[in-house]
Amino acid sequence: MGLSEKIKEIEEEMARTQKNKATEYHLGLLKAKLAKYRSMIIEGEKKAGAGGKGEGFDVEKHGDARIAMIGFPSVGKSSILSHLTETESLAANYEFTTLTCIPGVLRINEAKMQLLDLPGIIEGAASGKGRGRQVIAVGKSSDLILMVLDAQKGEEQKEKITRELESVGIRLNQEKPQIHIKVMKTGGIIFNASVKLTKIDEKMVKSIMAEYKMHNAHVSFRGDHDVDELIDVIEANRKYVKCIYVYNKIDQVSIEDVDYLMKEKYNAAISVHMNLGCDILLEKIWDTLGLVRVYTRKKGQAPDFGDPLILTQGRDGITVKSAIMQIHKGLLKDLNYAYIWGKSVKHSPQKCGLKHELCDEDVLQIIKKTKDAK
Ligand SMILES: Nc1nc2c(ncn2[C@@H]2O[C@H](COP(=O)(O)OP(=O)(O)OP(=O)(O)O)[C@@H](O)[C@H]2O)c(=O)[nH]1
Ligand SMILES: [K+]
Ligand SMILES: [Mg+2]
Repeated sequence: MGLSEKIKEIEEEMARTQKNKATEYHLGLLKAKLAKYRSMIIEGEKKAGAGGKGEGFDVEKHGDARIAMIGFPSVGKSSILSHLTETESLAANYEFTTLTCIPGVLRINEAKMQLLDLPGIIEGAASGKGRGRQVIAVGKSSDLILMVLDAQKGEEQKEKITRELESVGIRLNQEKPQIHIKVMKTGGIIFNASVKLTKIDEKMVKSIMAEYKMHNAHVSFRGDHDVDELIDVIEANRKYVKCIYVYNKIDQVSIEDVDYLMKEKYNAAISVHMNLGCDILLEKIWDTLGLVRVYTRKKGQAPDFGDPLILTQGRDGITVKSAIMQIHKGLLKDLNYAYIWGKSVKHSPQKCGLKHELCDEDVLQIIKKTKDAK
């Protein structure tokens, strides 16, 4: 039996199995098996080179962030690109008008982002239908996915595309689970949790670990996570990507429907044809990406408000260090302290060190160790 048949068999068994206390452990194990087979398929393809050149569309990353538009055919992705950027992408009322990846430059505040128009995807995209795999690979490489949906069929489309993305390890708007696994040589599974767990217990954790043939490890939960999240951490190849659900063509639905759609934090409701909701969409993109503008100034001069540094969230947040790294790595060793004006400080200006966290629109002045002769 091939991997895809095995996957199908497990999916069918899961669908047949009623969810209750008695079947909980069995279902958990089925989930782990499913995840293992899916990873084997992805790995196999990588090795066979099936992904190879097909990974993405050979469009280089540019700008301060990469945003990919993913959706069914004819939901209006190309129309959005042409509307929001200076790039024109052909839009037409037949499916699969767009056959490749078309980049445009989206300007929000002073940032330049790369907005990617992509071919439409359909159910089965993840397992190779159409250009699905390539499209999904671009999604994986992005800082933000705009899942473009037809407002009239939004929920159905959203569910299908989410499932496709999930099946290849993309997690939308989720935080990485706070589960730590340290593999040991001996000692069995040592389990601890710093919070009360309501969705999983020690027995389940141990059986999932056994399914993965991990018999000696420290497993610690620092959040109330479930089986799926444990599997995600074990698989260790998940990609956590932000997503905004863009419901286009709201000119074709009722105002009540639009109001309802707009309630969700990650939703945007727009009509390209009637130029509705696009400003709100741009605001949401900005907020979701969490970019920070930092204006630099030189001693005795006004800050340069035209050309800020655009900083993206790194592991340690956005700090004076990240700002200096972006100007010039070499400056790090010369830094005495930085003067900061803005929301991140109590008094402006304030002397700050490298670890100080910056806010959007702060002003920064670098004071070097030795006095500049100039
Ligand atoms: N009513 C309405 N139609 C729209 C809107 N935006 C786009 N369309 C129409 O929807 C059709 C498909 O638009 P495209 O931009 O080609 O859609 P796409 O998602 O790029 O399609 P593919 O490239 O084939 O996947 C075109 O006929 C557009 O004119 C809108 O806001 N309202
Ligand atoms: K189209
Ligand atoms: Mg298109």
